[in-house]
Amino acid sequence: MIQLNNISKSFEVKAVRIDALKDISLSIEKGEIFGVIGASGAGKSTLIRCVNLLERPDSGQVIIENDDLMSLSSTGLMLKRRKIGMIFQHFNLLSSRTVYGNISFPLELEGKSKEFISQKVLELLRLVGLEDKADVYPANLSGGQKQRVAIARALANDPYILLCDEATSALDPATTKSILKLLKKINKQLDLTILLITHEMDVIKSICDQVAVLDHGELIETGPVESIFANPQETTTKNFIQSSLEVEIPLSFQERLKSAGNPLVEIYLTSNEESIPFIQHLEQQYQVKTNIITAQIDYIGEMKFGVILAELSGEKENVTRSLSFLKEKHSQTKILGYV
Ligand SMILES: Nc1ncnc2c1ncn2[C@@H]1O[C@H](COP(=O)(O)OP(=O)(O)OP(=O)(O)O)[C@@H](O)[C@H]1O
Repeated sequence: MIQLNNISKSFEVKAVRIDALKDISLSIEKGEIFGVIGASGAGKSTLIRCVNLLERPDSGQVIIENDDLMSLSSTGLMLKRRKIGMIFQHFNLLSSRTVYGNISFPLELEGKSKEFISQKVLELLRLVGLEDKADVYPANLSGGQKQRVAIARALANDPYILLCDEATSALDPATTKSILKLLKKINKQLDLTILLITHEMDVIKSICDQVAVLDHGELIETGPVESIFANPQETTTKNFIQSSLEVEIPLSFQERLKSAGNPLVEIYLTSNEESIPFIQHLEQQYQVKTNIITAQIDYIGEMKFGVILAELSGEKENVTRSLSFLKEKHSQTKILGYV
């Protein structure tokens, strides 16, 4: 339903050309939550802004519900844009209007009747859980509440798609969770397609069906979230996955770290391969004992991934062989120090 074909976009700043997007092609199906992840400057904002032509690609096609947006007249594009909702990191609410006034605004622009507007706004307020805030001004709302208003406003014209530009980046972790939960609810309840951009793998992990990884304007990897987590191909993708898993060396171990001794290893498990059985393998094959210090294991659907921090002990030569085995099986195994 959304098709980006060979999109390229560059900017010129003081005679220096920046290729923000290089030949990007993406296909997003109806009802999907599609996440685009990338580091700062990767081209995420430019990409999402190309979907509603807030930014006009230099070349390529943006096809939404069978219309090629670049070939629409300005009236055609205006009508199409009404069906593309968008929310932003900093909410972009109208401070001089109440919650009701913000949500009703796009409907007023469309010339809807007062009765229609009042019924629709009430329905949207219920959907986002703000029935009691209709008369409040944005200045008196929390960040999470402001984003709920922005979501309700973006849904006022029953869009085909909701674009989310770092929608949770300005929110604390608990509020982020509640907004992501709301987006998932809306996606299910309205069968609404959502395209979001983020720099946080946790966002992708929590609600996305599909993910695309952008790096320096290039699309380096894309696919169902489970498959990408199970089998990431690119280093950038692996780093994003690792960043969503955090284990810290406990203080007592940090104080004991030295330059030789039993290695303290960090083992990333990012695939469906056996995970815990490696402990048994190290014991049986190399007579090396694995003392798990700390671990974080997570799931996407049935797929397990995580990180284990463990101390390996045994004959020096055997420990070295067991480390080679671990590195071969789990390429991102790292020695953090010795205890
Ligand atoms: N209007 C503009 N004029 C000049 N350069 C721009 C413009 N918009 C984006 N760029 C450049 O294009 C590249 C991609 O920027 P973009 O904002 O799309 O990245 P991003 O992944 O969204 O980054 P961030 O997470 O920091 O917002 C960057 O090098 C940026 O400096």
